[in-house]
Amino acid sequence: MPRIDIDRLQIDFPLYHGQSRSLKKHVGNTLSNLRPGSPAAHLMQDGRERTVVSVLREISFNLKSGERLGLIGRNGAGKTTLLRTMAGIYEPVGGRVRLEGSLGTLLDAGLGMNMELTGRENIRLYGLHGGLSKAQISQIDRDVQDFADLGSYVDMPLKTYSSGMTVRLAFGLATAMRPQILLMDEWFLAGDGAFMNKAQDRLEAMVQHADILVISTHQPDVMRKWCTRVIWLEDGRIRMDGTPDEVLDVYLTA
Ligand SMILES: Nc1ncnc2c1ncn2[C@@H]1O[C@H](COP(=O)(O)OP(=O)(O)OP(=O)(O)O)[C@@H](O)[C@H]1O
Repeated sequence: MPRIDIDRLQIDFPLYHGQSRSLKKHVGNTLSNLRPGSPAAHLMQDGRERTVVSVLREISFNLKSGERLGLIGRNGAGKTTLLRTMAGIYEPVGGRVRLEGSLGTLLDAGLGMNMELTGRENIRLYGLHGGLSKAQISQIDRDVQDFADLGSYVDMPLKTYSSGMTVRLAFGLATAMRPQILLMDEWFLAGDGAFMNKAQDRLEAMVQHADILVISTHQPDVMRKWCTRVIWLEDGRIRMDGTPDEVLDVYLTA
């Protein structure tokens, strides 16, 4: 059964090296003048004397099959960083992240795709990487081409694609694979009108199929429609964890 276990996760990003004394002094002075809660208040020194931005602290939760989690929080709260850490893009500085089950991500268009290869070659590569048979790859090839509507561009290198075309291909591929765990950043929901209408059905089918969904969004409607649970992140920590109604009622009036 797919599941996600996150235990006391901590993510820091190094900024300056310890040798840089004047920078350290500057940061120290700046820190002492900061109001609590402002983003740079999370600058700190790590054990190796580096200045780091502390982005996630003491994040712990478990997700089991059937749960659809929405992440909310103000800009810079740490939602994207949490999704990227779950996807294995960032290594935790502290704590543990464990995922069991096949993983699909809609985080960055182009992530995992080769810009030098054609759309068709990327589709094949994606299928091979996902361990699909030749017949399954042919099926995905047709399905993605149909959906992404790339026309003759399918045989052109990705580097010649517009950003909209790249999103369509990435979206088509990620939704074709039907993973057990789907991690999704909200900007995938922000396509042009025509694309969104087409994408909506496909996305909903996938969300219904994925055993576990984690989505970051600022749209309360999406949370109420798709999620069974919402975690509110504030300054890199969990402020509230509950049903969409419980959390959104407090969040939207805070
Ligand atoms: N590579 C990095 N180096 C330094 N700081 C970073 C890095 N990536 C993110 N941050 C900082 O971490 C904090 C959290 O960023 P993140 O993108 O996770 O927030 P978010 O909740 O997804 O915001 P938004 O709603 O604006 O997308 C921000 O203050 C951001 O500036």
